[in-house]
Amino acid sequence: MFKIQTLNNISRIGLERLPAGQYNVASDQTDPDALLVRSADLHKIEIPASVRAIGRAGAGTNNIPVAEMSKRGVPVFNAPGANANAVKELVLAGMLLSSRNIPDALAFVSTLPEHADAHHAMEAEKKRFVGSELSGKTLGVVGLGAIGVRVANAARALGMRVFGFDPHMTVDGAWQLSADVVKAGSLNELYAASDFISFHVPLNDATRGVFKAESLQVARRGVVLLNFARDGIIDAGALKAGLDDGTIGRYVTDFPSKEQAVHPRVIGLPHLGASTAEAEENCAVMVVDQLRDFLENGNVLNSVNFPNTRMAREGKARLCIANQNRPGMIGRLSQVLGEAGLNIAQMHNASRGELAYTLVDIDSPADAAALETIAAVEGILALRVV
Ligand SMILES: NC(=O)c1ccc[n+]([C@@H]2O[C@H](COP(=O)([O-])OP(=O)(O)OC[C@H]3O[C@@H](n4cnc5c(N)ncnc54)[C@H](O)[C@@H]3O)[C@@H](O)[C@H]2O)c1
Ligand SMILES: O=C(O)CC[C@@H](O)C(=O)O
Repeated sequence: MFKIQTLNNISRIGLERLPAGQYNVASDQTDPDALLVRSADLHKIEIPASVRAIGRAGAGTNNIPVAEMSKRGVPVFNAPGANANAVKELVLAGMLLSSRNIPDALAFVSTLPEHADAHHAMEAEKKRFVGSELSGKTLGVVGLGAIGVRVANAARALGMRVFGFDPHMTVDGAWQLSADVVKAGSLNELYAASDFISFHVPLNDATRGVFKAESLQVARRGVVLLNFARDGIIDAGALKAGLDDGTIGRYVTDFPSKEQAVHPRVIGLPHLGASTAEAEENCAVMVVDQLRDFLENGNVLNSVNFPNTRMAREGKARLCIANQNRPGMIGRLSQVLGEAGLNIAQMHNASRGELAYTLVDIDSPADAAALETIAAVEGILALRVV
């Protein structure tokens, strides 16, 4: 029986893919085999030594200590693209909320009961909320992954001119991107050209403060910034300065700080990008399926720290070995298996950065002593038999 601990609400449709006879799923568990999370901050808790895998029902993994998990030989899975459409739709809503002054107009409408002649008040005051159209405006998209590509293509369909910047874009992403999207040579080129700038990058050391004080010098006056990626992508000091002096016309964000939440130029939402029934289900189904295949077969798909590794089952048992990626590991493993009298039916090894992962199907079950000897090989981070 595998024990899965859920640290957030995970879509029931996803959880139903874990058979009750084989999986015990609960928010409270002792010695769980795996954790299932959405935005729970795992940097703030001690992750039990029993944990063999972590599943993130979403895209961003900055709430998970991925580097520490790699050292423990624990894969972290996510659900790439599974909530991208939901975020794209909210970004489009964000552009419209800002361009048509919708929050201010809604606030005014809520005061109508105070007016003797509501119809007259409406017609008299509507000039305060005159907006502008998206068609013909320029959008800059920073990060052309699952969300950025969709946002760029949707903006093109609305008649916008689109600049994109992503030095690490994948070939698949490039295939999906509208050919009309202009490749910006630098962030500053994109900032200088854009009426709207939408950020779709993961939060890491390279992207923290990707819009900063110097960016204000090149940005168009009145630019609308949309941040549905993470708090921290836009430097807080630069943002405040830009909002206060009007360089930034609006800041539409899924991550408002307390100060930003009450700023008249900020449109804040409570991290709603992926909060649709469809996205929650897509993410849960994808990550649960990946977690199950790892726990039951050792296969790896869509991990952010392990290489994709898949092998059809053969033999009597499978060893799943995470090890440091250094010369001689496979040779040493084969030697130890041979000395333990274990014949290899088939084997697959893949590496990613400093970590390597090996699946070994063996023709006879391994006893406890043999497993102990294998686990003791220098450089082995984790060993499981499935
Ligand atoms: N608001 C929400 O609810 C919500 C939902 C999903 C994702 N997100 C956030 O959005 C981020 C992006 O999601 P995604 O699904 O598009 O991820 P993704 O991995 O498909 O795309 C990220 C893109 O950013 C690019 N990138 C990385 N560093 C860059 C840099 N320095 N400059 C320019 N581009 C860079 C990558 O090459 C990649 O193409 C996630 O990491 C997450 O933080 C938020
Ligand atoms: O789970 C959520 O609601 C948010 C997920 C989102 O931030 C992500 O990175 O996928």
